[in-house]
Amino acid sequence: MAGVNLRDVTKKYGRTEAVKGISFDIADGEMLVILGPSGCGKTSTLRMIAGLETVSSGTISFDGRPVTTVPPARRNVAMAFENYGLYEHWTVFDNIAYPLRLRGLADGGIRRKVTAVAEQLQITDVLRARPAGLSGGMRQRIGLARALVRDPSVFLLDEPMSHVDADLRNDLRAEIKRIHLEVGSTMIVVTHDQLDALTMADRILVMDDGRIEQLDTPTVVYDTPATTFVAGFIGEPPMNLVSAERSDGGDTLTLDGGGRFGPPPTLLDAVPTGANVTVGFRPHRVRLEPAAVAAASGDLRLDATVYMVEPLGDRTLVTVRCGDTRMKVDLPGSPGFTVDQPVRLTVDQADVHVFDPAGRRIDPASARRAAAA
Ligand SMILES: Nc1ncnc2c1ncn2[C@@H]1O[C@H](COP(=O)(O)OP(=O)(O)OP(=O)(O)O)[C@@H](O)[C@H]1O
Repeated sequence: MAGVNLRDVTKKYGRTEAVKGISFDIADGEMLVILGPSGCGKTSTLRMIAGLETVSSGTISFDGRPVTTVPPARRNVAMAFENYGLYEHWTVFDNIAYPLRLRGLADGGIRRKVTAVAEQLQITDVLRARPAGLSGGMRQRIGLARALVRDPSVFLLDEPMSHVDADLRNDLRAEIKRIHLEVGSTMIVVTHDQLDALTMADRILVMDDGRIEQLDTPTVVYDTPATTFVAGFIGEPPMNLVSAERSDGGDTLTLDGGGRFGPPPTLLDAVPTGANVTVGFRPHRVRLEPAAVAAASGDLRLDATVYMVEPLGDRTLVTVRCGDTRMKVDLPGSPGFTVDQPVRLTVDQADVHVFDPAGRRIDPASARRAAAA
């Protein structure tokens, strides 16, 4: 096992700069999920760590040992792909044994290692079977066993769950997480699916356009997204993001469509008059009332009309329209709103995020410290 360190790593393909100088550290035994939209540079980053792609500039180290120019075979990384590339006409045992045979290990050693990994992943019963008739979850375990049998320092998985249906996806997430717990190796998983990241990661590295947007635990990334990109990418439905402006000398922010938000004074001080900022709040943090009876107080208030109501069984998703802006409200049960009904949204101060004109979250705590200094 090994920790992984990247320093100012870039990747250029001709004129395309796919990775734009990223630095991060992965602890030994950590499960890091690299998350981002198509084309953001996730796979390039993973392939550079594996040594399958050269680094245009910067350095990669394992446990402080530089590996930037070390060929893949000598990095001791294992990479498992989406379809796991199993040989259908071989037994499960032979599939798992394959990398050891390539290394020229003796039969006795191969048997010992395959048996040990099979026990660890609980697939001993199927060692004599062929992969073809086995379930998706079992095939995944076999693919992972074949990677693990080499005792890799780092274990890399590229989109391990694309092209599987939603039911199986839930199972496979739990499987991968369980396997990580059991084997304790450093794992890096690439995905474009925010739920994969939230459910599996020790920490999530969110990328966009070749850069790191945020690297932190799922809880921190969800509760305090560093940028509007992260806020809009994580959460289902994602955070509502509304343009807002601080009017001249005023102590409130005016939202597009006419709503108002009164931020704490320290945060307000960090918003220049006339600056275009973005106000964000999660759909399940909103209180919604018919406009006619609106009584609830809240630091953010917004009058809107109901655009659509979508019952989801135990909860209801209400889309509201305020000027040209649409927002989602996630309510428990069946609250009985109807299309075109006038409503009032209210949100508590603690549940409202403000992002500066560059899209970076203004942290109320550091704004407070700056004000005190
Ligand atoms: N071999 C290549 N030659 C030229 N351009 C490439 C190559 N590989 C990737 N790119 C480009 O680099 C950028 C980042 O690609 P990369 O595959 O790393 O992103 P990604 O986030 O993994 O996307 P996806 O999920 O679609 O694979 C994209 O613009 C892509 O078109």
